[in-house]
Amino acid sequence: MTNSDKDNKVSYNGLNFVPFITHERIQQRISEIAAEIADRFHDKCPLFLCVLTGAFPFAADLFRQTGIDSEISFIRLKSYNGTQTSGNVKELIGLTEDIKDRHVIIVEDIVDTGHTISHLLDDLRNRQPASLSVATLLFKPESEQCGVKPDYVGFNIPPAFIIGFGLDLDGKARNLRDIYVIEKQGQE
Ligand SMILES: O=P(O)(O)OC[C@H]1O[C@H](OP(=O)(O)OP(=O)(O)O)[C@H](O)[C@@H]1O
Ligand SMILES: Nc1nc2[nH]cnc2c(=O)[nH]1
Repeated sequence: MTNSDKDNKVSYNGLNFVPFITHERIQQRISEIAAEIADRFHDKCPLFLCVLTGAFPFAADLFRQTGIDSEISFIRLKSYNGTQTSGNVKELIGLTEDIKDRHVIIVEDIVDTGHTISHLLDDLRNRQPASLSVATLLFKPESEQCGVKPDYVGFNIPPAFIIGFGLDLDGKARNLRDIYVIEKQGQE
């Protein structure tokens, strides 16, 4: 059950979350990243590769706002149960496009431990793209364990569990307009 109280907290599965990044700040930052990508790729017809499920709202806004000749495709990877990574990246829907000699921009909602993106980068590098970039809305530099440095980062954030704007807790909360962070002990 979801409920909002007067402080705009939300609760899912017995966990409380507090407001963290507003929809307006998210949109502002996406438009800045879109401008950088448009500048670099305007004559390269890049292929945006959205990593489902969490990245779909970010990918939609970024793809639309970049506004250059480009294409989008989707893959589905999963490794999290609740607030914890299983450490095992499962491919639920694979890549169908030939990306040889294409400029590929992977679009992620979050790079946390880095396991998902590093698994994907290893796979895609073998397919010989012309270039491979990573755009992530959120990055947790203190949690990253695989040496991944995303090319485009919306927000660097501390190592705390986040929901909203695509990010879920066991499938819920993806439709929140804003981003929320888990409430710290003693913060309630
Ligand atoms: O850097 P990592 O620690 O690997 O975490 C990042 C991954 O975790 C989330 O996916 P999740 O497995 O929750 O699937 P979802 O996108 O379907 O929610 C997110 O969308 C990233 O793909
Ligand atoms: N919802 C959610 N999914 C994640 N996957 C990796 N880190 C996170 C996080 O902080 N929140």
